[in-house]
Amino acid sequence: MPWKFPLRTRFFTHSLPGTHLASSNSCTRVCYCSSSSVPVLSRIFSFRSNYFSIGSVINFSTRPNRDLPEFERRSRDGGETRASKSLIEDEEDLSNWVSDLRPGSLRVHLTSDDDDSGPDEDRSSRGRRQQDRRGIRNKVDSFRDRESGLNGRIQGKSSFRGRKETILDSGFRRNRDREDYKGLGKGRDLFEDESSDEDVKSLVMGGIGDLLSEEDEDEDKDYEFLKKKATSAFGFDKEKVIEADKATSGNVVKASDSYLTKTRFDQYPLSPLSLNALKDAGYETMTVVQEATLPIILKGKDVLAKAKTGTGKTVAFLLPSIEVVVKSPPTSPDNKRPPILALVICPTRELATQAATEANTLLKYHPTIGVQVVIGGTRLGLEQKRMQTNPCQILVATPGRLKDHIENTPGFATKLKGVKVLVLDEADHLLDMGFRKDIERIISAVPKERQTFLFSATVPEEVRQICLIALRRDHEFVNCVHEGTGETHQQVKQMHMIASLDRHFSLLYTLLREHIADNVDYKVIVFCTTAMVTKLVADLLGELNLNVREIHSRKPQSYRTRVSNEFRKSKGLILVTSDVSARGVDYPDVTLVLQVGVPKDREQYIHRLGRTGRKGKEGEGILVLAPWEEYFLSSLRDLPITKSPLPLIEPETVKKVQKALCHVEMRNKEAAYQAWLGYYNSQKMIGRDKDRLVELANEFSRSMGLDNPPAIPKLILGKMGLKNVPGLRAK
Ligand SMILES: Nc1ncnc2c1ncn2[C@@H]1O[C@H](COP(=O)(O)OP(=O)(O)OP(=O)(O)O)[C@@H](O)[C@H]1O
Repeated sequence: MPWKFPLRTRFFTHSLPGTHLASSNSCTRVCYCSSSSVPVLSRIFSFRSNYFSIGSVINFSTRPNRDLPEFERRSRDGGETRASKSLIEDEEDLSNWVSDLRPGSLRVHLTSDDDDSGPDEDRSSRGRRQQDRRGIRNKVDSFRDRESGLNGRIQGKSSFRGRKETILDSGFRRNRDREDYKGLGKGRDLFEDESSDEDVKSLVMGGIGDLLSEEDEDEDKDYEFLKKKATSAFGFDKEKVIEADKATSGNVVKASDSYLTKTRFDQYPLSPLSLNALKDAGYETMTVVQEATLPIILKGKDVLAKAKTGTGKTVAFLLPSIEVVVKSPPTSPDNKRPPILALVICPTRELATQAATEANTLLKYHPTIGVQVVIGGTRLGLEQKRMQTNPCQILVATPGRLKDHIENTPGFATKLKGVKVLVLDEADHLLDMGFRKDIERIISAVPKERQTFLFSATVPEEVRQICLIALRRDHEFVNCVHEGTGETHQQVKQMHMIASLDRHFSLLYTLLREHIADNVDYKVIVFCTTAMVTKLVADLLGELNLNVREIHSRKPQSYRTRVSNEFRKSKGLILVTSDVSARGVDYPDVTLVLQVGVPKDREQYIHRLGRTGRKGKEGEGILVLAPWEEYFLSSLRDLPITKSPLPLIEPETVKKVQKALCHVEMRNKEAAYQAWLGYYNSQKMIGRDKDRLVELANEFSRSMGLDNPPAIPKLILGKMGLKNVPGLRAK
């Protein structure tokens, strides 16, 4: 698809308040909701645009019962009584749970014919398996394809140059090859959504790490090219910004990092039933992003919104989506399958479930409007029945599973023809390479005549361009990120520590012990690089008698949901997790986010850190790197992260950790070693020198207490491009 720039663009200038300067033929507007800034876009579009400042300083209002477990809350609200069952026990519960949160909502219990052997599931699984078998036969081709498809920027560049854009189906992310990856993650949908098998993804991506690195040199050229092209396409080379208070309701408070405004929801023409639900939820005034986007959305415009983590983006897109549903004419009684009117796409199952829960909160007084969730890890047949039997005007989905339904659920594609609102939550992530093909497929399945909202805490420039595939030309970019502080919160103290790999486990233990000693109500998230490394670290910390839970892609969805709910309401708990918990998940009162090992990229660092300091609260973030990972810090230059000296690690602590490591199962260490190798192989800076990579992996192996690095199947070494690299043991 060739790039098309908006023909009409309106820009404003900071130096000339209130003056509309741009060309007369402009209509895309960029709104900045910070109080002093150079717009983020200015790096690529060297001009400034409409500049809105909507900071405020209002105390945060806590919502009654918000932190209670869902079942308990429902019970207290007078809904279905299941208080005795505080956690979800099984998959069927999980599926029904989300659609069932509202008091009085329909509850349909499904029977055992919904098991995996059901015909619907079979059809899609068989299809996939056949496809996958073909995939493995063609794996060499796939690597080649991947090489071409890997770098979104390169694709973007081609598009900019007006060439036909080719998006290659490499068969990697969506390979889902159960047989191919035997022993890695058998029997599950691999790459279903972001939370699918992370280790397999690392492993496969690792195989082309060297190819990726070859593209490095082109990056700067690409960037310069995009910048020039963008600037000339708009015909601007000066930055133009308007003072915020000229552009908003005058409701401007100068505090930089606050996110609540003085604007009440009832100042907008929202349905009284929605207003009642907002009140019940304790949402009195709007957050900055809500205030900035709602009026624009109510006018019928598309919006791309960037706002910091934990500042209420979910309500910002759900509320107007619900309004669209409310205003839609009721379907005739003979229409047994009313269309889906609002479609919300989230990158992970956790996030989709959470968004659906929030939607149910807002729909409390709209008994006829239903929300359903379709996510990987649950049975397709179960979801099909649920959508058939329950109201489903709003559908929240992960991309892979949604695509499955489009392809395999009878009548589903027709239902999507009713979509009036499309939301991409974590838009930058959904539109980057990993999900892009699925998203394009989904976009082609919904009507062109619709409103689209893209929300995220991070919107890198190159992804902004890709956003145009989803948005109308006259969309508005609402940027609530206060320039100068970066995308993170000022009230979150960020530190990094550099320690050799052999000290990481002892350091982690020391940091956790210190944090626990200082915080009675500690609530910590430890992010690890891959699912199997997560498992290893969780095992180790458990052996060290810390109160630990783990979430990663190797755990069944029902388990993940259960642990997630437990962590949400707990205090005095450590959650060790992979990136499945990096984006969007709203755990209240997290006191510390610890990231061990280099994050996938700058955006991932920001989203992981964003699990603390939510709703204006304080928090702390520590990034632990090995000396050879220090290069990553250059990508965080604009963030307030400081170097911290290492705490004293007592010899006793080292011994204790070593002893605990002896109790961790050998197979978990083996799996962690392999996953570690796969992950770092995929990191351009580390993976390009294979000899060095293997040296480091073996250092990691020794840090787990192993004398010899575990042997790795030849097939896997081949996939990683590591055949015959000295220091590796093949089997
Ligand atoms: N107007 C409001 N008043 C009070 N609380 C609110 C309001 N809107 C949202 N919240 C609460 O703020 C918290 C954070 O919201 P949400 O999870 O939507 O943040 P987010 O911006 O999407 O974060 P992330 O970028 O991490 O996904 C939630 O607990 C939500 O219930």
